[in-house]
Amino acid sequence: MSEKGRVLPVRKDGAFCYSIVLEQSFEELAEQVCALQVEGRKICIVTDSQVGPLYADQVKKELEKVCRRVTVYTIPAGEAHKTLDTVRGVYEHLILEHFDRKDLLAALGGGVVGDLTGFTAATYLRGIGFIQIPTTLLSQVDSSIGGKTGVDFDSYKNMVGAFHMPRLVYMNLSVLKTLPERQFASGMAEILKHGLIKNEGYFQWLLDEKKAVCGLDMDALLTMIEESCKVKRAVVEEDPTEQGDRALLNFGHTIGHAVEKLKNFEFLHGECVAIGSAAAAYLSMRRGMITKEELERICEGLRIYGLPTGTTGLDAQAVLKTTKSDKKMDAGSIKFILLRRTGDAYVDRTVTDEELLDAIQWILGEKE
Ligand SMILES: NC(=O)c1ccc[n+]([C@@H]2O[C@H](COP(=O)([O-])OP(=O)(O)OC[C@H]3O[C@@H](n4cnc5c(N)ncnc54)[C@H](O)[C@@H]3O)[C@@H](O)[C@H]2O)c1
Ligand SMILES: O=C(O)C(=O)C[C@@H](O)[C@H](O)[C@H](O)COP(=O)(O)O
Ligand SMILES: [Zn+2]
Repeated sequence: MSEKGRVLPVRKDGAFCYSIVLEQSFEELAEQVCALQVEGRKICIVTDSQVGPLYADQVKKELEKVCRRVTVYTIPAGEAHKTLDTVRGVYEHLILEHFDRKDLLAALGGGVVGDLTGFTAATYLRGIGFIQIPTTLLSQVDSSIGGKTGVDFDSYKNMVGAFHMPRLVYMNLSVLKTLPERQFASGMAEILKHGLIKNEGYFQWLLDEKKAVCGLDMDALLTMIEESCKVKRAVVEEDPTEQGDRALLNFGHTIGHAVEKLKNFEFLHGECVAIGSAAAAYLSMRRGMITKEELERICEGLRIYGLPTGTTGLDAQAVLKTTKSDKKMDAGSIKFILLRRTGDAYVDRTVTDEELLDAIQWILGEKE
């Protein structure tokens, strides 16, 4: 491990499952992969059309130090390609290259590549191993950890998927230097979510350190990414397959996923999570759990990081209908994540259609 790196072990059912490695280059990747005992195995790097040209060669060179053969399969970038059709292309490549059960996949990219590659690994030959090499802020703090894999189906978010744990999560923080600003902000939505659901002090730190974070100060980034990985790790260790409190990570997502679908993926995932977070905070205020001032502080926190807290051009009834078609229905009632207070979220099953509509109209600017 290099001087500046960090390793966070993740446990499942009490036993070591995989490591989350935070580094500032790809130089330690070969050593980390070697520890997985993959000598003699093939590995396919799945990447996208924007990340591949930037980082696939470096990663391939590292993996060639430890694997028998390294192939690269490139998918088109963007949420619109997180589909079964794209998975089919990866299967075809693996069959052509004679990948067997002990060979591996490596997801090099953001959450789209990570979710899709993880799902391919979960289903090819009934399941092979995969590693996550996340390159967006969002994928480093959220999607690469916890084994939720899947694809969208008819624009319904993550409708087809599986829980399949990675064997390693290796992130090189310096790749954030090439990440477009809007994508960086999208990742901040999930990071702010971590503060809102679990740690008020962390949320305040994010408000205070905005300049250092957005200036890509490496110490600030390392502190923030490590803290967020720890929040996510704690939740997924406790409840790996979302039988209970893992649903807290869905704060902002219930309405957020509906906006994402209805806007035809024109908005980024984090932008929709920000809008959904504002709606969930508004509902928490409406129920008297947080004050109006606290609601404003939360929305301001989202806005200073360049995130939206509302939108226009959608029909409130359509948002309500789509919200109820996300995966969060449970025996006819909706699982909705509310704030008891900032830094303390809970799963509520009593939110009514009237309350949902009220919050939706609020984010659509149809009421004060
Ligand atoms: N599995 C989970 O637990 C989980 C958690 C959160 C989000 N998600 C999913 O993740 C997806 C969103 O992921 P995302 O925000 O990473 O989007 P993304 O994967 O679409 O990546 C965003 C864009 O940035 C580009 N990019 C990536 N890294 C780059 C870099 N270092 N430099 C320059 N360009 C780079 C990509 O090519 C892409 O165009 C959504 O599908 C969401 O549903 C999953
Ligand atoms: O890891 C989780 O659990 C999450 O909910 C993290 C979310 O940020 C992520 O967007 C996840 O993919 C949403 O899950 P879904 O089951 O609602 O599709
Ligand atoms: Zn998310």
